[in-house]
Amino acid sequence: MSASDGRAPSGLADPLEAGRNTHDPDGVEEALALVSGRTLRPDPARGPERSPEAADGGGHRAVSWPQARSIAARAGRGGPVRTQRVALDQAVGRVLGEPLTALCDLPPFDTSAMDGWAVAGPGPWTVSGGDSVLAGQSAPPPLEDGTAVRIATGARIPPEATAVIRSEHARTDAGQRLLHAERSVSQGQDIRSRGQECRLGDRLLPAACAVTPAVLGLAAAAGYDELAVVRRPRVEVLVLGDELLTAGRPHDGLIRDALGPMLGPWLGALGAEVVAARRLGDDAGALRRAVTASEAEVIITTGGTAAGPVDHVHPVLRETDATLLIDSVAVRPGHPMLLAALAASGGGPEGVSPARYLVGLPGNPLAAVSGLLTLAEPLLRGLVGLPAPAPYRMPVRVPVQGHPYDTRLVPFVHHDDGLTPVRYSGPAMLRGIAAADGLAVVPPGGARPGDELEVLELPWVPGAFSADV
Ligand SMILES: Nc1nc2c(c(=O)[nH]1)N[C@H]1C(S)=C(S)[C@@H](COP(=O)(O)OP(=O)(O)OC[C@H]3O[C@@H](n4cnc5c(N)ncnc54)[C@H](O)[C@@H]3O)O[C@H]1N2
Ligand code: MOO
Repeated sequence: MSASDGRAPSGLADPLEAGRNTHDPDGVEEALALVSGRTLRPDPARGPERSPEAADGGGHRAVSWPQARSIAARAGRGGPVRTQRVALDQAVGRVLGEPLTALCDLPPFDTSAMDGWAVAGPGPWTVSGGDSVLAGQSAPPPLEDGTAVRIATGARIPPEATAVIRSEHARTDAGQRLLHAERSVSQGQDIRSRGQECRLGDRLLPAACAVTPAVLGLAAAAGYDELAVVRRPRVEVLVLGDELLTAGRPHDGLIRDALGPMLGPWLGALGAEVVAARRLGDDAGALRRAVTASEAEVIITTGGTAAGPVDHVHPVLRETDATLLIDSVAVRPGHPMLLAALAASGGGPEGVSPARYLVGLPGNPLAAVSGLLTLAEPLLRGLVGLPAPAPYRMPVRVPVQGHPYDTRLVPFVHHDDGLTPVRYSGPAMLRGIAAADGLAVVPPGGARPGDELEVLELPWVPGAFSADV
């Protein structure tokens, strides 16, 4: 989606032509606010400084944003990839669990590439009195030297035919008895020979490719009724927070749950099977029971990651003997995000106990999106055996303020000459991301116009689920 061309005085896009700016509508100051008293503008020549939180040993164990992504991806790749067979019409969007191997030659027989005449030997040719050779018919009789027969595109080439002449390149004489070519005819012209595209047993695609509509078409052409695809990781979403409403307008200090409606389809687009989405309130016991009883391979929690009076995620992970693989990430927004390996449950559908993980997303909605793309996306990608996509970068059109120590993820829209950050992208806002094309990865210290930034596509942007995603 592209935003309007209206530009805010700050140089940030104003995608939805919202009301005038009040204090910090873009949330930049808020996103950077937790930088204990240091300057927000380090000397770029010195490169990123170390976070005072990381340096002082004060309980912060933040890993860098690239490290967090690779730890999450490694965790996902840790176990075996499990496959299942599904009918072709159920396979789109899944990931190939085995290489796609041709079950037949393609084309399966010598085929006419054009409507016209099949001819044998040099012309002119005597026109055969028999019927035309049509697509879908079984083997036609051999063609005698010096004769021609009408043929349709896709029909089997009669044995002994040496070429096909397009109807517009030949004429018959008045009695319709003799066929003359109006151009020179070369041996084999307009004949698609058997096996030209592939031979039985050829590897058409490797495993771990996304099944796109084109892959479905290829698989059907090559003889498949079903495909072996990777099982989707089962994911359970637990939405925490007593303040959340599931319907109606906010009132009396209560707000709508913005994450429940967003996460199910988003996780689906990332390849997960969302088996349950539940709201638990701020109840440590309910969270502990839900985590212990869940049979999902991945639990996603929202909220409760910080150290407030009702933030129960850390205590419950401690009580349930989980191992924290990541306990906060040097990224804004979303730094309190976490990834834990859970103790094994009773077993998966085949009686095997797959590894189980919990991704703790911060409650602020854009911080939750940041956690989704930083931790859940590489974890899920690893679980289905997809390699990391090659990072791609685009120039930014305007200066983007950086955090002095942490990476920033900034929603942007594409313009012909580069990326423009959108407004209303504070940690608690979804207005910016809802109008955005993706998130730009802004390194510590920020970016100047023309700097190339890594781009995180949103999974519903056309092209984001290509074969190497
Ligand atoms: N003293 C400090 N306080 C906070 C810090 C900090 O470093 N020191 N970090 C802030 C940051 S940054 C974030 S992010 C949040 C993370 O907090 P939690 O993960 O514990 O999230 P909650 O406190 O439960 O909620 C935060 C915020 O988000 C709203 N929320 C929660 N769930 C939803 C939902 N499903 N839909 C819409 N909005 C939701 C919630 O009402 C709060 O406003 O901590 C900061 N505090
Ligand atoms: O700002 Mo918090 O950065 O993670 O929402």
